[in-house]
Formats: sequence, C-alpha cells, structure tokens
Amino acid sequence: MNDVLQQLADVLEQRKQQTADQSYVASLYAKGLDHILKKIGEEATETVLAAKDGDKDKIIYETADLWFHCMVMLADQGLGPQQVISELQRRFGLSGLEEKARRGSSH
Ligand SMILES: N=c1c2ncn([C@@H]3O[C@H](COP(=O)(O)OP(=O)(O)OP(=O)(O)O)[C@@H](O)[C@H]3O)c2ncn1[C@@H]1O[C@H](COP(=O)(O)O)[C@@H](O)[C@H]1O
Repeated sequence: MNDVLQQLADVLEQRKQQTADQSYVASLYAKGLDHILKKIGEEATETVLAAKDGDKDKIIYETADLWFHCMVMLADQGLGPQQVISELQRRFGLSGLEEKARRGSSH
C-alpha cells in the first residue's frame, strides 16, 4: 500500500487522543459520524463538479479532500485503508461483470 495512506491512518489514530481545539481531525471525531458522512457527501459533490468542469488541478484537490474524509470515516469505524486496499486486491483481475454476477448470488 502507498506509504502516505498508512502514515495518514497512523496520524488519524493518534488524533483520537486529542481534543477538537487541537486538531481538525479530532474536531471531526467530536462532531460524530453524521458530520463526517456529511463532509463525505459535500466532498463527493465537489469532486463531481470539478470533473464536470474538466479542471484537472481541481479534480485532484477535491478527490484528495474526498479520500481524506473517507479515511477519517474508516478510522472512526475502527477500519483502515489496508482493508480497502485488500478488497481492491481481491477484485484485481476479476471482471466487473463477473463480480456483479457473483454478488447477485451471495448478497
Ligand atoms: N489531509 C488532510 C486534509 N485534507 C483536507 N483537510 C481539511 O478538510 C477541511 C475541508 O475543507 P472544507 O472547505 O470542506 O471545510 P471547512 O469549512 O474548513 O471545514 P468544516 O468546518 O466544514 O468541517 C479543511 O479544513 C482542510 O484543511 C485536511 N485536514 C487534515 N489532513 C491530514 O490530517 C492530518 C491531521 O490533521 P489535524 O488533525 O488538523 O492536525 C494532517 O497533518 C494532514 O496530513
């Protein structure tokens, strides 16, 4: 996995010991899951708008905001990027159509 994702995950864990006035991440935890999910919704919308505009710098910036807030959500839920990467690795090489067909029988 990309080092920066794990390094960021480590920082997000450490922020669980801090107070809202010490850290933006700690302030997100303090506001709770609904607030974190609202931020993900906002950042997803901003990413979509950036892509519609075709503005590459903005797409990168907004996608980073989106990934960051998803990382905070994962940490809040006791999860981390490694679990998501492992799921992508599991899917690697498996056709999307094939995966969809398998899902239909197991979910
Ligand atoms: N990667 C990020 C990161 N990306 C985006 N953001 C913040 O996410 C917020 C999103 O911006 P918006 O414009 O939506 O929101 P806002 O009005 O500032 O925020 P809200 O009050 O609406 O939540 C901004 O305040 C950004 O600074 C981040 N804040 C922190 N990190 C990482 O998290 C680490 C820990 O941060 P602290 O907890 O602040 O020390 C940092 O060292 C970084 O590595």
